[in-house]
Amino acid sequence: MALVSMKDMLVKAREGNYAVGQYNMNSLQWAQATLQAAEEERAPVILAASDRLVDYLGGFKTIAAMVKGLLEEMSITVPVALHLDHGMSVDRCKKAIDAGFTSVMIDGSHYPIDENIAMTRQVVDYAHPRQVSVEAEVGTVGGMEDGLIGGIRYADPKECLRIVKEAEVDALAAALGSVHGPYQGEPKLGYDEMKQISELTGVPLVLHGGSGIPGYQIEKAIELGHAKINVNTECLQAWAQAVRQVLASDSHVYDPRTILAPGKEAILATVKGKMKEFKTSHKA
Ligand SMILES: O=C(O)C[C@@H](O)[C@H](O)C(=O)COP(=O)(O)O
Ligand SMILES: [Zn+2]
Repeated sequence: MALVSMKDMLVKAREGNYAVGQYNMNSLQWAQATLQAAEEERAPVILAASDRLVDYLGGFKTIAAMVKGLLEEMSITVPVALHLDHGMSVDRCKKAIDAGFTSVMIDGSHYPIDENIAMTRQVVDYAHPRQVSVEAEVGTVGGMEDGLIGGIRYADPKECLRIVKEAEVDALAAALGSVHGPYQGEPKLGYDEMKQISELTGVPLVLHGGSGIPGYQIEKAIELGHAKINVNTECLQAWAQAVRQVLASDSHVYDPRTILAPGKEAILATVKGKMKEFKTSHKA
């Protein structure tokens, strides 16, 4: 199946009370494990490259070619969107689209709202005629963003409504207490604001910092309008633990395949677990 935008996936997920997972790629193995999980679970999936890792992964064209190649070689039949996560500029979003990405996030959350809306609108004007979906962000997710450690800043409902109406985005990341990377204690998400923003804007909401959130909170976030949940840290942790175990148990091992294969299995198991938890399994 060819790559698709995430628009239909997210509309269906919001209506069906489940969420599509976004899984970030950190190498070829992540893409392979995530696609395998999606096919085995019969789940729609969003494969993402975070803009901060695009050069590390070989650039936009390499990423798009790799994912398209895997869809064919692995005979993937479920819907897959290739998404630019935390796009740093209008220009970089356009580059991703030109290379074959079917979805982009323009992260203008660090700019004043008028600038955020203006840059998001420019991306939408380029993306929509090309059938590419667009995600915007309002407020600040805690932890690491764009390589900078920051505090949480709750999304303002009026700003959320403005960006949805004025820029016509397909999905909105409204920061409401979530954190990138590991949480210190229980996550404290703003459910009242979530309900308000979801009802006010009517667009599918996106939960960044989806790792480490207990199941009952995930369920509530989905119920209150989240149709996309981003997961990276839990896959990274599972991969690192598996690879560390191989290296610790055999000091002579040197074949990368022997060292890394358990890492891929760990990603596969983690992604399949999330697909079940987000109720995406059997929704393809
Ligand atoms: O690490 C990145 O650059 C991508 C993440 O920001 C992703 O968008 C995300 O929100 C995942 O959060 P995590 O599960 O807490 O790593
Ligand atoms: Zn994020």
